[in-house]
Amino acid sequence: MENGNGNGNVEMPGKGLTKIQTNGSGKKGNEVCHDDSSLPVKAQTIDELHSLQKKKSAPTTPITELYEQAIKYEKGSFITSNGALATLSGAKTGRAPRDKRVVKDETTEDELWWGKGSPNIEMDEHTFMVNRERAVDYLNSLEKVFVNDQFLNWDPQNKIKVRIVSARAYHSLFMHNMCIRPTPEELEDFGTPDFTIYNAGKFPCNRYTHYMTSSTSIDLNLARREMVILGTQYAGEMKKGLFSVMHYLMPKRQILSLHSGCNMGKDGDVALFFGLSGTGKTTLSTDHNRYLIGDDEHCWSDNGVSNIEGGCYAKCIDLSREKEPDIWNAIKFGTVLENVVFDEHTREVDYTDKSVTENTRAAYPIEFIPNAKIPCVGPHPKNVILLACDAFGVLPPVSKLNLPQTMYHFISGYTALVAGTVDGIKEPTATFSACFGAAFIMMHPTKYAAMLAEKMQKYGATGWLVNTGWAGGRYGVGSRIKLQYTRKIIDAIHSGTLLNANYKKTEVFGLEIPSEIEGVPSEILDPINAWPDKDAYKETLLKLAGLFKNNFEVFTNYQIGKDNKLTEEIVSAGPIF
Ligand SMILES: Nc1ncnc2c1ncn2[C@@H]1O[C@H](COP(=O)(O)OP(=O)(O)OP(=O)(O)O)[C@@H](O)[C@H]1O
Ligand SMILES: O=C([O-])CC(=O)C(=O)O
Ligand SMILES: [Ca+2]
Ligand SMILES: [Mn+2]
Repeated sequence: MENGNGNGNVEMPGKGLTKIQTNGSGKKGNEVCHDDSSLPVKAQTIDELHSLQKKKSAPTTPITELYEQAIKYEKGSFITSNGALATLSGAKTGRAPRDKRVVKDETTEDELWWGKGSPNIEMDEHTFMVNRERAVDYLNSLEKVFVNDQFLNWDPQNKIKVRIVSARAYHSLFMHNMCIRPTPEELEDFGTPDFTIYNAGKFPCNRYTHYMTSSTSIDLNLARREMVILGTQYAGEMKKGLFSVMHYLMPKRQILSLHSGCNMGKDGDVALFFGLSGTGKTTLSTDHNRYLIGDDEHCWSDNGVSNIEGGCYAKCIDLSREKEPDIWNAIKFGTVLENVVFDEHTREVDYTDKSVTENTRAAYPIEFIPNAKIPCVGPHPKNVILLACDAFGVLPPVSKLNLPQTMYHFISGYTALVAGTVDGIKEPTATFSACFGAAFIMMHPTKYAAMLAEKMQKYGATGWLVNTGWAGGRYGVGSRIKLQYTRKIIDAIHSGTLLNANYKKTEVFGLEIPSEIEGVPSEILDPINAWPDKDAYKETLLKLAGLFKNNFEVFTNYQIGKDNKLTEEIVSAGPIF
């Protein structure tokens, strides 16, 4: 087993090539170098000579080696003109939530959320072991496997040690970028990992195994603290698999885990950005005027916020230097570029090309963003921004929420999926995903919601709903709100000016909308203005309200927090019609 973190490559002097005597053996005529004007080399053999080329170093960042391995052995791996490693993730270009399995045992049966709406589809311990053996046997059959020993969570008191065993250099570089990279000293003392992933990549599970419904399986065993991946090479499964683990481990310590981006202003004001895939967490938390704490996964503890990861995973579709300069510049040597299309000669990437998938991605270490805050921790959040990409085009670009409304929208987790992050979804449709990440939570959504309400109340955070989706009619009729306008809206939230603006309440959803924001045309602030057909607007608004109501039905029977008062307030904070 060779370590992807770089302790591999043991030189074997004397093997392979014919020995050539060099200087020092004393025998004249056999020396490599006859020219007395230059100093002789110290090597005795050609192999030794070669071994001198590479200085011994602590096993940390073997990026060059991973590039070489990927390019040599993994079809579809190339260096693009910006220096990034372009890779293909194979048949899967998004996660496969239907193929996720969680071992149900005596403990998890009571602790986890099972059944309707839950992302946790059960499997038994025995079947887990069958799949584990299959993955391990496959990995052992390979000439080389990659091992990453890394950390999750920048909060020093709640750091988790993870080991990732994988078959591809691409996977090793991806996780190297996405997890927190240990220092050589930390790696030296790494010890036993708290959690291990065995990623067999393309090697499938056996479809005739109990609980399996396809040849892909992503299996989580909390008791063994292990995950097995079979039949998918989409690297996001590892990233989000570990996120699920954090959604189990952290709340047990009274720490809230969040599917959110996070940044901090020069004055130390922290904002969280919640939202489902493609709603703008990465794009909006990567802000040249603010410090980036993280783009996707965070913890909120009594000490403040901390990023779970050590890297970012940005969507690349239609990426432009002008609109997203920091992400553009982060795509350089060391970055993994997934499933992008590039010019065969110049190796220049065409970010508009969706030939392979719409879910093209770049994975880079967080320090590739110039104003990243390292270590990635910050004080308690001041603003909690809920992002929705409303394909119906009826939600206002921004509204101020009271606490019950914030909880209502957090539990609802609404968006209209636009791109194909989740396997098979290509056209936009309304999606409700509890806590803006139902695919990753392990316990009932109300558990996380109660923790969020408590923290927001305790630290006085303000909630906002920002629609980064359509205006002037639904998808196909209107168009997506300009990123430039959304950025101005977010600026006004950060600066505090929006908190004191004039507001009016909308019909049905009862959202407080401002009358003006600097840099944003006032007429777009109330979505009805953008619809030429007012009846169609009202009809669509009521349709969406109905979808919200249906979705929320399952939550009305659950108590959120310590008493029923909060639950009642939350339920009545939804649309009224
Ligand atoms: N008004 C807008 N606000 C935010 N993003 C926009 C807007 N208009 C277009 N976009 C595009 O939408 C995409 C938002 O994707 P982003 O990577 O930020 O998603 P995400 O919330 O981080 O999702 P994931 O959890 O899958 O990483 C980007 O490609 C961005 O350029
Ligand atoms: O998981 C992925 O592949 C991408 C992501 O961040 C999400 O879906 O939230
Ligand atoms: Ca993201
Ligand atoms: Mn995400």
